[in-house]
Amino acid sequence: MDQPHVIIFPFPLQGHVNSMLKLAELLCLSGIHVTYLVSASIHGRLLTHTNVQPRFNHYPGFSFQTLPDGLYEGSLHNPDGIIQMYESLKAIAKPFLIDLIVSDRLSSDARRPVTCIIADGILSLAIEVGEKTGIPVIFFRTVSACSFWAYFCIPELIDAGELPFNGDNMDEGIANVKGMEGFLRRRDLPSFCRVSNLESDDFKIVLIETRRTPRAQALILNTFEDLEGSILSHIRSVCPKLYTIGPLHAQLKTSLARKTTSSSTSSNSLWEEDRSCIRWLDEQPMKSVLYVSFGSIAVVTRDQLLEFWHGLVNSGKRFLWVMRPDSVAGKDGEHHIPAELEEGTKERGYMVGWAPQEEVLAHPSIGGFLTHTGWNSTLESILAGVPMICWPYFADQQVNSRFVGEVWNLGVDMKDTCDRVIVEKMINDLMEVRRDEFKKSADEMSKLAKRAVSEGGSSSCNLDRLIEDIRLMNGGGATHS
Ligand SMILES: O=c1ccn([C@@H]2O[C@H](COP(=O)(O)OP(=O)(O)O[C@H]3O[C@H](CO)[C@@H](O)[C@H](O)[C@H]3O)[C@@H](O)[C@H]2O)c(=O)[nH]1
Ligand SMILES: C[C@H]1CC[C@@H]2C(C(=O)O)=CO[C@@H](O)[C@@H]21
Repeated sequence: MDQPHVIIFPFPLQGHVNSMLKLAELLCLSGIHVTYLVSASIHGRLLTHTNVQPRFNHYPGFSFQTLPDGLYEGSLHNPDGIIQMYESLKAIAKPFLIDLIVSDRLSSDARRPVTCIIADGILSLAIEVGEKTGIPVIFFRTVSACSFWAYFCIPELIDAGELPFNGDNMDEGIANVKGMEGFLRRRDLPSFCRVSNLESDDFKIVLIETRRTPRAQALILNTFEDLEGSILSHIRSVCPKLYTIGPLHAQLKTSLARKTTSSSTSSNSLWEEDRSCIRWLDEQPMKSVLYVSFGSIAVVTRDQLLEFWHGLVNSGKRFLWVMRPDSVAGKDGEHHIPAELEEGTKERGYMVGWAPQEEVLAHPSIGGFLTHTGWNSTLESILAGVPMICWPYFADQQVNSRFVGEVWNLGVDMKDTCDRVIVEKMINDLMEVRRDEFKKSADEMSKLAKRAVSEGGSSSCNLDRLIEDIRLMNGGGATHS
């Protein structure tokens, strides 16, 4: 009964739900009570496609809480979708969350009233909920430190006249993101910066949400000091209470191994995982397969699909490709697939609608990852020591891919191109020509990631510190208004 009680509130998207549910499980492992707030549709998909139910049954202090109906359910890869999502969150989630806390519906004989809110760092509405209810708010921004910092510096870019820019010279250097001088170009800024009008709503939303971060009591990032230390020191100048606790998927594995006998995986997939690809991988030679996945939001045009497909087949390498059912724009099933692509895929390829990605990346047959550099995918690749070909789609991904290619030397960045000849060349560079060079840096970074989450490592100590600080929060007592 004396355990703290935390509400965890992710932005309703796979990449956010995934890492925040991992944090929820880590807090549960230390005895903290957790209410995890999601839409009914995400809750339903988790129940259908994962083992969350039996997994969380081990933690009597855990419960899901669903939001009322009416949240925007459409796609989020366009400005309109993002704007609609924010409007619906403000209209529905904010009053619901205030009422949930003020009415004290979540407490029981076994659970205290809410003592802390851990909200997605892109949901600053939680600050207002905290102000109304007196409950302290911690932000968890689920993107990289480098992309967070690039977002945060947007006002400085505007003041210095570096934003807005027209699309003519995308290789022009950017001078006003501290710590990234010398390698950051226009094309590497978060995709929201590619606007000619600074009044555009999606640009303003991410800018405002990011600049509100210091209003939270603390900030959690899913990263580790050895990976992003130099950028983290800049972030600490505006958010001094910063917990770097990643890679979270590795942290959770380590904690589960230490504290339980469970060996089950912690899948948080919103799609059905097709495990047949693991059997296919079992039959392939070591490090011979390129894994291809663009995460949960990215959509490719039919032309882009064909460029990737030709590049993959022409490279002569084996590939495992995740093609979500909704990932090709305007797909109507009637388009003709060239015979050479069908043939090349039959010989050396395998396609699934959704894969058990963490397990795929850890498979000995995987030698490279063609990725959109969503932050979870990037961290999963880093932990597994798998070099990357980056094809960033939107948001933070443009910054992540620059760091993968230019700062960490973990692969190549092919942003803003989609041409079969380039795809083929990048694959050959990654899997053959520069393979040893990339493998060496990938192995080194993987070791550092594992060290960060092991006992005494920076992320492990920071997680302990976060848990201690949550224990010191007694809630504020609701200011019933
Ligand atoms: O077949 C698949 C494909 C993906 N995944 C998982 O899905 C997650 C995808 O997350 P991420 O790589 O971060 O990509 P998005 O789903 O695109 O994530 C969104 O959220 C991230 C975190 O905020 C941002 O970094 C991204 O830019 C944003 O698009 C990862 O954990 C993958 O392991 C699977 O399990 N199976
Ligand atoms: C839909 C996008 C708005 C911003 C979010 C984000 C972030 O910066 O936190 C990254 O990509 C998307 O998941 C979100």
